[in-house]
Amino acid sequence: MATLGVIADDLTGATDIAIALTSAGHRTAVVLGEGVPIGDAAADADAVVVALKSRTAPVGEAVAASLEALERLRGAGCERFYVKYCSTFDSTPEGNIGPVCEAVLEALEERVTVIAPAFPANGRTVYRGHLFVGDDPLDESPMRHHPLTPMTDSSLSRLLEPQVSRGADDIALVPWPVVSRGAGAVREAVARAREDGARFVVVDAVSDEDLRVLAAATGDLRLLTGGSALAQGLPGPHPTGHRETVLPGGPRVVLSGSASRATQGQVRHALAAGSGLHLAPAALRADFEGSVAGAVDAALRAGTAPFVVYATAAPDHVVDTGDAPLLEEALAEIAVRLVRSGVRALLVAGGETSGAVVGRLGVGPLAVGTEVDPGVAWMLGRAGDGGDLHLMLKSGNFGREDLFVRAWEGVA
Ligand SMILES: Nc1ncnc2c1ncn2[C@@H]1O[C@H](COP(=O)(O)OP(=O)(O)O)[C@@H](O)[C@H]1O
Ligand SMILES: O=C(O)[C@@H](O)C(=O)COP(=O)(O)O
Repeated sequence: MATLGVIADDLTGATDIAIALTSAGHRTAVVLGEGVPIGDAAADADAVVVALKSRTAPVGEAVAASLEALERLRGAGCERFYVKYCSTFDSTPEGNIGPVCEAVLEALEERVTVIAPAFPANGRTVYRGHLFVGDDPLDESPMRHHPLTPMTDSSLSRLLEPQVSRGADDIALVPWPVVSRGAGAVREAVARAREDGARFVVVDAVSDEDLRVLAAATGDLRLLTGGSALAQGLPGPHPTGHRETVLPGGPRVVLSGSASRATQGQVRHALAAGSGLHLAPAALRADFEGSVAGAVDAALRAGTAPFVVYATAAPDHVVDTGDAPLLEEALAEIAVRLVRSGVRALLVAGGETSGAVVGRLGVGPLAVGTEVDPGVAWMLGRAGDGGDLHLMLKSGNFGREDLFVRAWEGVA
């Protein structure tokens, strides 16, 4: 029976935290979508992650979906909860991180939680309440130009303030000098912040060790919130739940809808090692069926070098976000046809893109397999026909440059 329930605001975020929990010794199931019964997925899992597509939804919808997920997790027996958002705090002045955390906290009748997006292995650290991406403050990183959630400040308190109902009074900071003194000091600081009336306590973390301290200090909180790395400090009952992935033979297809800088490098690298096809919105509008059929045909004939179907041509490519649904629909349709043709492993790049592809594939709960880069692993689910389907769902900014080539090696 699962005891830990996670509400994740997108699909790649859900697999990211499932990897962390699995490494920490939790048998973890990822349940996909809103309203999908948790059912058997919880029976032999210690943790259940509900993957929503709520990051950029209207605030009311995101809150409603998160509360509905909370009720499902409580119904499945979960007693402790975790709201997983992006390690780059992807949100707008309206939300959705603040409103979702506040609604879940209130539904649980709890008085305080922590705000911990840091993911040091991927370069996301928090110091003096400011979020860094590698060497840059968040607002000087490529996230400044994100089409949907441009991050124009690095102060987590300032970002959160307009998102929570009581504003600045609701937010406190536990700075790194306190974290460096260990779990006791952090526990006391969080308790003090709570007595002073704050419900959301931003906690600095520049290393995995800081996050382990934070996890140890917050064992009495029923709700944690953050990126995935804090979850590495939550010990589960098993040494490790990872099931090593053995990929079937067949084409090595990458479906990339991600416009992120890391993905751009990975696409270029994979094109140099294999081949691929650019999916242009104009071509899809002119002949959707022909474009999709051509991509499927070329992918099936590509042999065992990676074949990349990609939406964005270059890092400085100007993206018209109005074309996103068309591209998502095309990539999802290509995925469905490939699986129907017998393809049993697919690598999908991009959070929104992964949500669209997996939604159309109708895949059931996902289990964590081999981790290939921090936060990126092969997942195992069941295709619509009942057969195994291996999926790697990659966050836009995760993974080294050779990921689209390396992902298939050593596990085939
Ligand atoms: N050339 C393009 N024109 C318009 N939209 C695009 C283009 N390339 C990608 N997109 C869209 O941008 C979005 C990227 O989001 P996502 O898949 O979450 O990637 P990431 O994880 O990198 O943010 C998707 O909806 C995708 O369809
Ligand atoms: O925490 C993270 O950075 C990831 O788990 C994540 O949520 C990334 O989102 P996308 O870049 O939109 O895939």
